[in-house]
Amino acid sequence: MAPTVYLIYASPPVRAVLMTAKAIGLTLTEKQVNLLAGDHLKPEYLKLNPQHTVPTLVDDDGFTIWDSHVIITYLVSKYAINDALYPKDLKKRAVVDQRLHFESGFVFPRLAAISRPIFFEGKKTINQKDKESVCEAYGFLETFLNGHQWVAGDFISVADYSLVSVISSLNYIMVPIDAGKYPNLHAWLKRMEERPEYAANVKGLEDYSKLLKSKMDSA
Ligand SMILES: N[C@@H](CCC(=O)N[C@@H](CS)C(=O)NCC(=O)O)C(=O)O
Repeated sequence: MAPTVYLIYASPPVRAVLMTAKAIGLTLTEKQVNLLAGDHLKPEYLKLNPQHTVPTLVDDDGFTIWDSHVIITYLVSKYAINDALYPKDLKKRAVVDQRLHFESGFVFPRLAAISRPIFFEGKKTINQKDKESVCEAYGFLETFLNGHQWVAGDFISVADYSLVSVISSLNYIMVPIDAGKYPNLHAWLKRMEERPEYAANVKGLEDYSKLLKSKMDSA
């Protein structure tokens, strides 16, 4: 039996899970959760995940876990044929973990600070301060990628899937990456877009952008 993921394609963390699953050749059973209709606040979903976020994973033995970063490292550790995407080597793993925490604690909150007021509070524009906070994240990534193809070094890892889900969303509709200022980041995004597993990001990125655009002043 395949593990089940509760999702909405538009969610960047969901897309990180879908790219990881595609990269390791794992088929997931998908269950849609309509956040705009409040499905995630219904008692049956709260029983699975009291924090009411997507993605949530229910493995084939009933084990239930949420937070995309935990889900992608769990899936690779359990289902991948090797540890390439999440190395067992302690130092390599520490760098991957640092990048995952960077996504979770630094980049994603910047996206949420822009998108939540637009989705839920009637805000219609992105202010300069928010744009600058995104550029700060771009700047750090530019440095991480200096001399490296991938965000955690010379091997692609789950951290690339985590970060590309959020960076592609920021770039697409909120703060386009300036290739002159952030050449490493720009080239990395292009490299990611060329990978077969990136296909799992595409529909959700479109959905996310359409949704956000529909709530903003014509941009
Ligand atoms: N750190 C979490 C973030 C998950 C998250 O905030 N997901 C959003 C959708 S992008 C959500 O479920 N929001 C609904 C809510 O928080 O009630 C992860 O990586 O899974």
